Amino acid sequence: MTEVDNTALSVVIGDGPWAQEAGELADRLAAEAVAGELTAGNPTLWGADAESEAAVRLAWTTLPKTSRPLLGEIAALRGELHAEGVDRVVLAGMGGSSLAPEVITAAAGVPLTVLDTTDPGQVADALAGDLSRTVLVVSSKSGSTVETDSHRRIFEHAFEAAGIAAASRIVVVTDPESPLETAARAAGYRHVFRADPHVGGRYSALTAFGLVPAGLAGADVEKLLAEAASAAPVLAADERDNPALLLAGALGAALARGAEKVVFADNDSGLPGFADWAEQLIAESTGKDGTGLLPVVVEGVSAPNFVDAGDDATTVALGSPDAAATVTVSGSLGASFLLWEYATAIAGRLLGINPFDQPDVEAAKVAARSLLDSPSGATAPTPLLVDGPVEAYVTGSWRPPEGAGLDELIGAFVAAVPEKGYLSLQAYLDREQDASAAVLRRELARNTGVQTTFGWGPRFLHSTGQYHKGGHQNGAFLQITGVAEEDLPVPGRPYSLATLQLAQALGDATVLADRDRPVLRLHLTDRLAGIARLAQTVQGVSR
Ligand SMILES: O=P(O)(O)OC[C@H]1O[C@H](O)[C@H](O)[C@@H](O)[C@@H]1O
Repeated sequence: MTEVDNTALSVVIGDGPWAQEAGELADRLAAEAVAGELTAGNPTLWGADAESEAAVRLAWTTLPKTSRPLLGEIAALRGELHAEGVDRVVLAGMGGSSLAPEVITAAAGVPLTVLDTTDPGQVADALAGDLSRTVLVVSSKSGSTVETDSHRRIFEHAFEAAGIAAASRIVVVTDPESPLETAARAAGYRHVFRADPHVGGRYSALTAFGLVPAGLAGADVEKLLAEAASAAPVLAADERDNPALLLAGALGAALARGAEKVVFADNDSGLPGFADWAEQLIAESTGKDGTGLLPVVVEGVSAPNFVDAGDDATTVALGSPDAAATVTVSGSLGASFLLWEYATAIAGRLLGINPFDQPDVEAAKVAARSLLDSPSGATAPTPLLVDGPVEAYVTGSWRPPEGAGLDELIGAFVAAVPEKGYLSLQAYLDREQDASAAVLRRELARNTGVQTTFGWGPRFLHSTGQYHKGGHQNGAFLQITGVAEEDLPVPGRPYSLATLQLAQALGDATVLADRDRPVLRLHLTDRLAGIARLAQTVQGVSR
């Protein structure tokens, strides 16, 4: 057993040759002074190709100190808003602009409504809250993300329609001089927080992107920075007992042995949703150039894919140890953010990739945009089959057997997953109202033994989307879309949310099919009945 423990953090890995290799890698990283060089901002650690990007992406190591001036600004704004009776916080932001505040507020037990969806019903539910008490935080590093821009337009319109001065209720977090900053200044929005442009989205938990929405919602963000500050010297140390070096060594050694999946299970960590944050960090940072680590987030340590993980997977328990876990990681939230950032960036060096770019994310955005620009392209073709509330469509070259019914279709699709590949379930639905769709992951994993990921679309496009297109090409992609009972127009844009949502699903399907991956789309003409039908069908699927 190799163990690194200090007051803030603990990383424990199991026994055996793999663990020995992980320890040797940690020793090598310490000898190469990688942690110290990273903390000092050395951009050459990932090779010449990554150097120019790394040069403007390393400011996150010092955030526990450099973010402190934000605390007063956030507290002052919260105080002003509360004095006006505004105490409900809605956050519009995708990927790195919402995953951290979601975890911070969940851990603190304070409410935050997160909009990282194009589902009209889910957005309508957020609009149905008490607008007279609502502030909308619009977070986007680039300032040009279509989902976030749509939410801003919809809320601005809704505030005005409710007789509320929209500008006084919109707070922006963005990089200096982004299109969003320009729009915010022009409209006179309440407050613009300029984020540190030398930190990438998925490393931005301790910047304004994490702190502003969480702090406005009432989380103790000063404590969060203090937790990170207490871990910072440990993580910067070029010593074998630096937990980030051991964790990076473990990930690197596992991948070298063919364990390309990292299966995460929460085990009383006290940090609900942390794995969803780590999922984006790891998938987008490493999933490129045909390699990488695929995070598989499961329901708990007794879930399928964790208890029965094969040699293509490393099991990570967050919180307490478990017999089925090969790695156990625990620590405070602030320290954990920094630990995983260090470990992922350093694992990137071991993998020989640039952990700061996301070269394949754009392709799906371009495909969705072109469908929106030529609406006829977004018209659904004739379904392959109709089974009650479920219609099936395929994109690309994969085809089920002629005349297959729904059960046979799903069975054939699962059979198309290559040996040691994975199945990716992607639900472009309402993650509140259609939450039961998530149960399909566990059932498919249990019945097939195939490593199975689950993501809400389009949220996952900003998380595991990079890996699916850029990482190991051994996935099969099962999309679930659904009829929208109500739709919402996007003010000032020629499309509605439902049109955008479908274009995102179809656009990503095209990009995956272009990479020769099997893609099946199941469209629910009645969402609840459709989910129930699928739940019943997957019971009979095996492999
Ligand atoms: O913050 P934004 O610029 O709106 O970007 C939101 C997300 O967009 C893209 O999908 C990137 O791949 C993510 O890393 C990023 O977090």
